[in-house]
Amino acid sequence: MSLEPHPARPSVLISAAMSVDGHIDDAAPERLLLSSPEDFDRVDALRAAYDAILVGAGTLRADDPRLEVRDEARRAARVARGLPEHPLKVALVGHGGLAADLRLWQSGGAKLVLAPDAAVAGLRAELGERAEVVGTGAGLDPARVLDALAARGVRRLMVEGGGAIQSLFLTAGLVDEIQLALAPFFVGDAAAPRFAPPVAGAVFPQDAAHRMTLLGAQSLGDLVVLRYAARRADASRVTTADVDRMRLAIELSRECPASETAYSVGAVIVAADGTEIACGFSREGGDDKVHAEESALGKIDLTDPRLRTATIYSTLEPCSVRASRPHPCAELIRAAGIGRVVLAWREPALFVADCQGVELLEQAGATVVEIPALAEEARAVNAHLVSRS
Ligand SMILES: Nc1nc(O)c(N)c(N[C@@H]2O[C@H](COP(=O)(O)O)[C@@H](O)[C@H]2O)n1
Repeated sequence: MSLEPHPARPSVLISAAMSVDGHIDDAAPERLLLSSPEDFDRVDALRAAYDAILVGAGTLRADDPRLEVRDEARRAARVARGLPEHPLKVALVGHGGLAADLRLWQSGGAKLVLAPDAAVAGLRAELGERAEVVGTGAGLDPARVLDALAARGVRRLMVEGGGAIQSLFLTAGLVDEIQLALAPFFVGDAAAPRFAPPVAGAVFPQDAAHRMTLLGAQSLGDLVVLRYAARRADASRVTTADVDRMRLAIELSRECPASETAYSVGAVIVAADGTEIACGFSREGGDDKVHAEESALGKIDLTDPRLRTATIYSTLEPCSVRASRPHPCAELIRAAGIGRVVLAWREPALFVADCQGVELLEQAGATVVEIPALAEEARAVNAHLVSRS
């Protein structure tokens, strides 16, 4: 079991052009040109500065892009910097059925297709040598996509579309910057695809209460290019939902069989969409050694892709050393891939002199958030022990 941090996820730029009525294409089969020649050149310069360019299957089929750096001097400059001529070309697809004559396959540079695990074998058979195919777990979790790219050395990712892919990364709070070219015309068709369309059950962290920061506005002929710092979901902030879930964990801690030698702790693991994955409490199920976090983690499928973006709520700081088990809870949490830990109460020096659970988790790359306002409630469940410390 390792506490190594995961390689840093790449920074993410969404680059798009839209009409003044918010469409990124029209409903006709041919590609609608929104950008001007000057703007296409700006995008080419951007491509040359990135390690990878990503599009979804819809864009691949509708626009049939090559995803190349077109300008020869820019390609030469990349090579002089020790980079491949073109950034890695990445397609995010839900299933197979990618035409063999797509221009992407005929163009230069390495290609990577990311798809749910269930589609990988079929895509490998379909694509052969045209592209490497890698699984992203049960679905298309954008955090796992970034982890897969980070593992291939990608530090800067440019997402070119389409709308569903824009929304996928934006609502996950994984976008650093948006560059949006505004084309001076209307599409005027409700059937035409729009920029970052709504996604059922997902919210954009860049809402009216959390406005993005304007980084610049550039006139390019009759277009204007807007640059915004997109708001990443702030994992270190305590939300109302965090408080509700910690209260649930405190309720669970009241279920613990009484003990004079161990704390009563409750834990809940929650997916990014708010779904509860598992919960547990100390000494659950007649095991007088099991910890709350350990019990909850023991109920999950460790291949569940939701774990990467899940939060574990524990009423007490996860333990850093154990006498009765080989792995402390801080280690089990990171081994499960959970990156956000919310706790109510730091462990006092009663059973161990200096619990290092928070430090261990942070060293391993997790975001640890405390809710001091609930510490007293979590502690009160253990009042019979704490009065001794
Ligand atoms: N986080 C947490 N949950 C529980 O349910 C607990 N009982 C504890 N206790 C702490 O875990 C460490 C020792 O574990 P062992 O008794 O050796 O298995 C120590 O830090 C206890 O205070 N923690």
